[in-house]
Amino acid sequence: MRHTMFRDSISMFRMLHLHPPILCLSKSHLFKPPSVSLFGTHGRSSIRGTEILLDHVGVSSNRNSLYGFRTFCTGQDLSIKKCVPCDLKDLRPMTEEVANGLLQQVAGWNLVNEGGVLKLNRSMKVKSFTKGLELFQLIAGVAEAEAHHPDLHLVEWNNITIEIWTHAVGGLTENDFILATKINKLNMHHLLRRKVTD
Ligand SMILES: C[C@H](O)[C@H](O)[C@H]1CNC2=NC(N)=NC(=O)C2=N1
Repeated sequence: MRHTMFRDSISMFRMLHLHPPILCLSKSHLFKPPSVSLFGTHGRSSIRGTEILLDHVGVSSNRNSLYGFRTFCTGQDLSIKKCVPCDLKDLRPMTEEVANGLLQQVAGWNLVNEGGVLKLNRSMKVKSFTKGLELFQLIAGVAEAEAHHPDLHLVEWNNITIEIWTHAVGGLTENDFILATKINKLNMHHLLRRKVTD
């Protein structure tokens, strides 16, 4: 008898009546798929099904955390992701190595280690004090939409520093990179001081 072969992973998902995931899946999605249950009638997870999903989304293996995929995913466009709630029990801070990898995706941001707590920060000069407050308003819109909030500093009238980290875990999670990406996408050029060479 001829076996049906999956031409690619998309065909495989279709055969299994699954929607191929386009976003990084959170654990809750994995354990409660919307279209089909990968689990038995008693709610036990099918390792095979979970493996398929994990494999498809290209989940990083962070052996230090129980659910590494909650904390970060790689190879995905951060700007189309949403922050997950920070109070989840399985949320873990990422390692410095992973953070350095993700840093490539957020231009202008630096990685800092403050007393063992990894944070992201970005500094910029604004045209005036009030333009600085305008920028804060723009950032506040993104932060509220994501329910993830940066520390905002405006010092000496026109120096802004944005600091992001996940307080709940005492370090960085993918949420911080998602927020940084979305802040970078804000139209803020009219608020920023042109680069001057002193
Ligand atoms: C319940 C809610 O998700 C948390 O209190 C959020 C709010 N915003 C947050 N923002 C940041 N940057 N870190 C957090 O840990 C955090 N926690």
